[in-house]
Amino acid sequence: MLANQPPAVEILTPAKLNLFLELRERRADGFHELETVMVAINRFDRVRMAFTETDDVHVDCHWLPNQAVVVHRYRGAQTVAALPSSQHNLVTRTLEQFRQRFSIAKGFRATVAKTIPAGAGMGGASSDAAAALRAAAQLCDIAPHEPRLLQLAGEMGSDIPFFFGASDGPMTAAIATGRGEQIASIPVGGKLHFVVVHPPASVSTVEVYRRCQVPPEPVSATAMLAAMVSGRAARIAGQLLNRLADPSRATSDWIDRVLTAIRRTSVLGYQVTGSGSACFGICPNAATASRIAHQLQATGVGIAFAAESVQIANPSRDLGSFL
Ligand SMILES: C[C@@](CO)(OP(=O)(O)O)[C@H](O)COP(=O)(O)OP(=O)(O)OC[C@H]1O[C@@H](n2ccc(N)nc2=O)[C@H](O)[C@@H]1O
Ligand SMILES: Nc1ncnc2c1ncn2[C@@H]1O[C@H](COP(=O)(O)OP(=O)(O)O)[C@@H](O)[C@H]1O
Repeated sequence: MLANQPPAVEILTPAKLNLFLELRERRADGFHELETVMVAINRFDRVRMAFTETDDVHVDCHWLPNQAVVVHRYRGAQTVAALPSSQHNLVTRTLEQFRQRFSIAKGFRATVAKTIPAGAGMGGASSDAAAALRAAAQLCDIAPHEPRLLQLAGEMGSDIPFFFGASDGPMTAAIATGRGEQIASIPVGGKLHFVVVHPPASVSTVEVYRRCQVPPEPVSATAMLAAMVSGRAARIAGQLLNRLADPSRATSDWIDRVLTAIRRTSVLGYQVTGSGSACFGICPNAATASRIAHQLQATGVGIAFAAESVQIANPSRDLGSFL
């Protein structure tokens, strides 16, 4: 970095899979009380940010070339999956709120280089917003576990606190309650291996929640938590649940095609992640996940890749990046 260049912060921020998601009740504010177990996986967006002398926030959000090529080829020659412009980007809205909340006079310029599929239930927008908050805190010398930061994270999106990280150390997985903004880290008993398939269709989270039904007797996350602590993939496979899977499948017939293809493989278990459209299978090891990813890529139901659990470095210890 040149001597007179303003400081810049670069953070790699992961995607997530929901291994368990149960709805407990519909709230008066229109949100749903839920219990969900989320795990971070090694599919990253890269957020790079610096101050500007202007009085505004500008965000450039684009696909990393390899991901853009894959999306382009998959959707034919016409389009590449659209990403929101700066004014409609969750990163912009989050940074604008940050400047107001902490009375920051300077502006921010951020570039978001993406590989996390959008509208896939993998938390891409939430992850980018969490990384931008962490970068802004570092640029402004604000302690990362400052309570107002986590408060702002939860206000900007139910999944953002998960990606913002736990204040008591690195985290791989968490149980999230409330809207999803109350998180508690889970001590996972080992690395987890997955195959993820993202069809050429994105799903609206709002639409899926609009269609969802709270069950009369919600399932408890207790057995999934015990399975996660054991770290045994076969045990976790037996506890996979997503109460949003049915409403998600109703919004796009691509999801049933993906689930049918995954069902025909030797994964230990499989499910839709979040509100969809991506689905995942849990595998016993990395080699099996890689083999099944190639098998699924050949079926033409979507972009298939192997993934494994990763740590979200906690903001108080590592504000820098995964680099
Ligand atoms: C479904 C999940 C599962 O992890 O993730 P994605 O599939 O989006 O990745 C999350 O609940 C999505 O979290 P997030 O995308 O941050 O949701 P928000 O922006 O807070 O809310 C978007 C909309 O989803 C609905 N919503 C969200 C969370 C919740 N507990 N109940 C809801 O009903 C509401 O209609 C809300 O207006
Ligand atoms: N930084 C961002 N990256 C991707 N999508 C974004 C971003 N900011 C806003 N969006 C909008 O949020 C929607 C949901 O994005 P994302 O969170 O990645 O999907 P999901 O909620 O299914 O996990 C996208 O379809 C897009 O319209």
